[in-house]
Amino acid sequence: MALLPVDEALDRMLDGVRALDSEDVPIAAAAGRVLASALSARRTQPPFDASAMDGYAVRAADLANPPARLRLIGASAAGKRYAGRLGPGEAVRIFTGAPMPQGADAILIQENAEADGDVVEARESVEPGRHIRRAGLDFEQGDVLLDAGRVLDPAALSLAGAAGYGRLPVVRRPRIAIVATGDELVPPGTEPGPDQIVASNNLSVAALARADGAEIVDLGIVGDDRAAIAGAIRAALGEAADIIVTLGGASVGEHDLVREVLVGEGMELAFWKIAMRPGKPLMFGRFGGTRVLGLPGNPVSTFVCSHLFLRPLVARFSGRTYLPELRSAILAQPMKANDHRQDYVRASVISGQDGLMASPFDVQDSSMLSTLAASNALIIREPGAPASAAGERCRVLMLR
Ligand SMILES: Nc1nc2c(c(=O)[nH]1)N[C@H]1C(S)=C(S)[C@@H](COP(=O)(O)OP(=O)(O)OC[C@H]3O[C@@H](n4cnc5c(N)ncnc54)[C@H](O)[C@@H]3O)O[C@H]1N2
Ligand code: MOO
Repeated sequence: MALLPVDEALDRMLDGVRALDSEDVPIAAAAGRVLASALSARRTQPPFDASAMDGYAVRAADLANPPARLRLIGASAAGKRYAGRLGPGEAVRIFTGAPMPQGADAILIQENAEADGDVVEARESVEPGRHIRRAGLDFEQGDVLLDAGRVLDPAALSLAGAAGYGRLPVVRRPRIAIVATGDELVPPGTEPGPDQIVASNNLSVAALARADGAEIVDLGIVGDDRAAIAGAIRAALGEAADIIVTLGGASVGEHDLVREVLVGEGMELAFWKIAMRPGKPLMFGRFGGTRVLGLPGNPVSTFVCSHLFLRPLVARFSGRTYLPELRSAILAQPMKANDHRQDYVRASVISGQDGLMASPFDVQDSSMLSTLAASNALIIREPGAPASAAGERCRVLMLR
């Protein structure tokens, strides 16, 4: 089977994937969620003309030739307006956010005034309208404030609250079931037996997907055994997973049973084997609406494939757009010509005088988590890219 180019694999994976259903959640619990429908303002903000400063509400005409003496007739505070009307020669003490009294057309800030009992002396003139926030300056009832697909970041959340919402319609979190396969694996924190290692991939996949807003059902480890793998797949389907991620067993060895078992359980295989390094044996398929990502077991392959495939899939199910953080950097070291696979090279990227500088790590074995943890970026080498000299530009995918 010919290897599938990365972009084509991505297109095919996302084909037909749409935002999940909407659910209503209390606004305080909606941080980081994705809006399922556009939000329009339920109220006008500010709801009244308001003072933007602490000082005195005045009629600008009274202050045309400063100094001017005004008679203090009351106060307007945020939350308690002055009920009366201001006439010629009068002033009302006012505070930031308080409603403008009727008859006033400007604010004299208190730094430019001297108060003594019920007399205020204005030392400066003011323009009509000065320091007044007009009703509706921020938004008017009915204005569309946030679009569907908007991530409820702190500013968006605060805006939705100010606009009158106590609950928000958000896209349901995608549910991801993770199944690790391999006789050699034991859970983190337990002592491996002879010939065994710790299953570390569940941790990176779960952490990445959770940070992207997914809900994780970690089904742990199953051995290289058809019945055990089939049981875990049934359990994942029983959990109503939107995405099943299998780890390991994706390649061609006798113990690589995952694809065969999935197909035996009724999965429609969409593609297998991508023109990329690491991650060549990646597999994708479907059980109806449930998508299956079969990730290669090498820890770096799992990680790179999660970045390149799982993140966009989670985003698409969540109703938002995924924008990988791609940058241009200058190579700090030469790089060899590439073969036919798109290469993702672990690298350290730092800010230099002429922009970002990328240093690839010398050893790129796809089992090595130590270099992965030391990397903050992947240099992307196109299939067939010629050798590059130090100082040439390269494209990097930032990881953190
Ligand atoms: N003859 C060939 N051999 C291999 C090929 C190939 O094309 N022809 N591809 C290689 C590539 S590339 C990769 S990547 C690996 C992927 O193989 P599998 O997906 O079948 O992964 P496993 O064999 O199960 O494991 C590989 C490696 O990773 C460790 N592993 C597995 N799961 C976990 C986990 N959850 N946490 C930590 N480490 C894990 C496992 O112990 C192995 O060391 O195949 C190459 N071989
Ligand atoms: O492509 Mo495999 O993913 O390196 O070691």
